[in-house]
Amino acid sequence: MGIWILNGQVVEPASKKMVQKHLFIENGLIQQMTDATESVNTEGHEVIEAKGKLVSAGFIDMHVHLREPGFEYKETIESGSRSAAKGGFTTIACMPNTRPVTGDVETVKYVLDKAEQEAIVKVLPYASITVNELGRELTDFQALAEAGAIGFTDDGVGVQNAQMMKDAMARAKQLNKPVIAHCEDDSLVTGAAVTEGAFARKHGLKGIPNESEAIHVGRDILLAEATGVHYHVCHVSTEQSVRLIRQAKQLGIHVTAEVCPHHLLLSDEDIPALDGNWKMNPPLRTPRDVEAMIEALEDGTIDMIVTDHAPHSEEEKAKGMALSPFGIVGLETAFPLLYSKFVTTGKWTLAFLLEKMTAIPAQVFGLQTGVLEVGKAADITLIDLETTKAVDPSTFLTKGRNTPFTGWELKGWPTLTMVDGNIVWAE
Ligand SMILES: NC(=O)N[C@@H](CC(=O)O)C(=O)O
Ligand SMILES: [Zn+2]
Repeated sequence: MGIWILNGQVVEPASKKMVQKHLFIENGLIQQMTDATESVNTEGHEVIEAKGKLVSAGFIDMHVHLREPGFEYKETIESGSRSAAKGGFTTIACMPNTRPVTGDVETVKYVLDKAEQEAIVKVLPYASITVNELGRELTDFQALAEAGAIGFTDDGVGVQNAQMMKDAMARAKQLNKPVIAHCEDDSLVTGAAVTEGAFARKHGLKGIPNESEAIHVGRDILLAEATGVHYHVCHVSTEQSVRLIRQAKQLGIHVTAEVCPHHLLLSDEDIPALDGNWKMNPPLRTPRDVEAMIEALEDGTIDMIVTDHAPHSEEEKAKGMALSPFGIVGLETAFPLLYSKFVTTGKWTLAFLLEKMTAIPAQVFGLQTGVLEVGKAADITLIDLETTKAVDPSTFLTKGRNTPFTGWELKGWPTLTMVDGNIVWAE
């Protein structure tokens, strides 16, 4: 038995126009896409009526913290994957800052086994660059790649030593794997929780300077040029980083970059109080940086959108701005936020937003998904573009409740998610 998705709105890749289509799915693949004016024989198949809904390739998020093993009270592979499905994501890449750190073959295999048994979306693990993310000794890249790691990152911390980063890039290049960098120079970060800017001044707080991110971006671009590796910059947040990435791309250096919804939508001036739900790393920057993020995404300097979904417990986040851990959840609000704030306002086309969350991440990381095309895996998301609903953390499937977007009235809520032709989540 196959599945017919009837009368959905599909954005055509070539024309970028919305067209009404019927999709037929069988054996995990998209078998047919026909114009909705044509009549189709659905006999013997399951039918999903998608009239008025957007039918998109499932979203891809290349920066997610699933917390397992070790921090199951914050999130598990199972709960994180359910949160992803509810947010319309069908593929997520998970960060290695677990306990133990995902930096040995056994832990990579553990993550993959757990994902196989319990995840309802596709989970792609990254492995750490250094043992325990301590920056002292490289991990065994070849063994980790053979075990299934899709790239290398010490996300959560920057690799402080330039020679260590250069060696990592040289090894990754040999294996044809990317290095994904959390850019942060510890000598410029002094225990601060917010950016240097208006909020820090108002509260008499030390700030995290923009250079602490950009100095690593600059260093790593030079190292990527020297080694030829694919270098991907995590959660870009500063005007200076954008400037460096733009120049590197012009020079033909193999650099790609990602930005998070919160860095496109919020600045330090929006932070209402010393509240842990507004604390993440990198921090919310100045309005000028936010403008630079939007412009960089628009001109292609930044390639894709990721959530940096970083769940923490309510107890941890209740410790406030100074003492709570960095991070906010993101999987269940990403699309509605960006659709409501950039597409319904006419600033972006729907096609533009979708490609930053589907086709481009797939292309950059060589994934066989991210497009609605006959013959491709049926990783599909249906979205209601009309109904307005407020962000309500009590309805989240993630274990995290740590979001600054509570109460935001948004449109663009996913209603059904399919992975390899199986309905994994529906409203
Ligand atoms: N982004 C965050 O604020 N926190 C992340 C780490 C990271 O992505 O740097 C986390 O693991 O909690
Ligand atoms: Zn990070």
